[in-house]
Amino acid sequence: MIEIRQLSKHYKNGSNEVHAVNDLNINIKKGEIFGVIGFSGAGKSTFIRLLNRLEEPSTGRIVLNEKDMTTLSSRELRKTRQKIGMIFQHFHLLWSRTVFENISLPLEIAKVPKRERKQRVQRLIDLVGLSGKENSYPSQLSGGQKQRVGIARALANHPEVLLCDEPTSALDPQTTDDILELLVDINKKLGITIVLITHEMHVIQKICHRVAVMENGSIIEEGKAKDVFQNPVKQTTRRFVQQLARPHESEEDYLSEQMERPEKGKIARLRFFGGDVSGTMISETAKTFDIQINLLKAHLSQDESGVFGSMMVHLDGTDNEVEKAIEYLTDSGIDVEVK
Ligand SMILES: Nc1ncnc2c1ncn2[C@@H]1O[C@H](COP(=O)(O)OP(=O)(O)OP(=O)(O)O)[C@@H](O)[C@H]1O
Repeated sequence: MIEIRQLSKHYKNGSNEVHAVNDLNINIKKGEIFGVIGFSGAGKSTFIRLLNRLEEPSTGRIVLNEKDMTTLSSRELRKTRQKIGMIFQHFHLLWSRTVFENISLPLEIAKVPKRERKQRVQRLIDLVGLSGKENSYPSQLSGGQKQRVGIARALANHPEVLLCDEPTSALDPQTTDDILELLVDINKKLGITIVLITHEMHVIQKICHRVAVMENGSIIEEGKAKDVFQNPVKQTTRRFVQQLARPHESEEDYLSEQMERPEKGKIARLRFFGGDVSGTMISETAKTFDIQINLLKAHLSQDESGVFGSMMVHLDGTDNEVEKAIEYLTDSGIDVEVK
């Protein structure tokens, strides 16, 4: 569907050359949700803007459905771009136009007749769950509703690919989940290929089939999202995987600081990164060794790729048994941090 070959973008910064994107080779399959994750400055924005030639590549090729994007004339490019929708972190809506008029804009540009335009816009409004908001202005909408307008507008010309530039970074956690669910729904209903960039592992975990981790303009790790979670090889990838356990850790740290040191045993945080590790590992460990495991606080979630999150526990037993239990848990793929 999208073949990216030896794609590079270099910027001249005075006498310096910045390699924002460096020799990327990626195949994105039709109908998949492909995520690119990286920290700030990794080159994600440059990468996604290269895909629809909002940036001109320094070298390399992007082949979309057997059409080489890099050699299209400006007329052909305008036409091909109609098949590539894009949504943005800050929505990029026109403030003087209503919801209906914002979504209608790409259809006006594509010279779709008025009657058809009206029908298509109304269908899109229903699809993204904005019925009743047709005549509202962007300033009257919540962040999530604004992004829904952005999504409807991006879908107006029946694109084959939807590019998502940090689509949920300006949204609260609940709205983020709602928008991600909408993207999955659109992917399933319309069979549209989605390419998404983000710095949030949660977004990748929630919706992406495959993921590439980007650093210094290069892909450092790539694979099925599930596999990359379970066996992160590179340090940067591990840091992203740890993000999943982070939100509650300060609460857990506070709890462990407030507690009196136990007379026997150790307080530890156990982090779960998915895979074959299940919650029953805890009771198994307690049965295998002469210890008790007392749960102090847990923030775990489970999806199809396993258990994620962390729990604070008191491993109660002799030093020797506690050490053996920690080794056993670690060997089972659980990260153990003794407090
Ligand atoms: N127009 C430009 N001119 C010069 N350097 C640029 C330009 N655009 C990006 N860069 C540089 O390219 C590198 C990659 O930037 P890019 O914005 O693609 O990263 P990013 O992963 O999207 O980061 P962020 O999430 O902070 O936007 C950075 O070092 C950046 O300073």
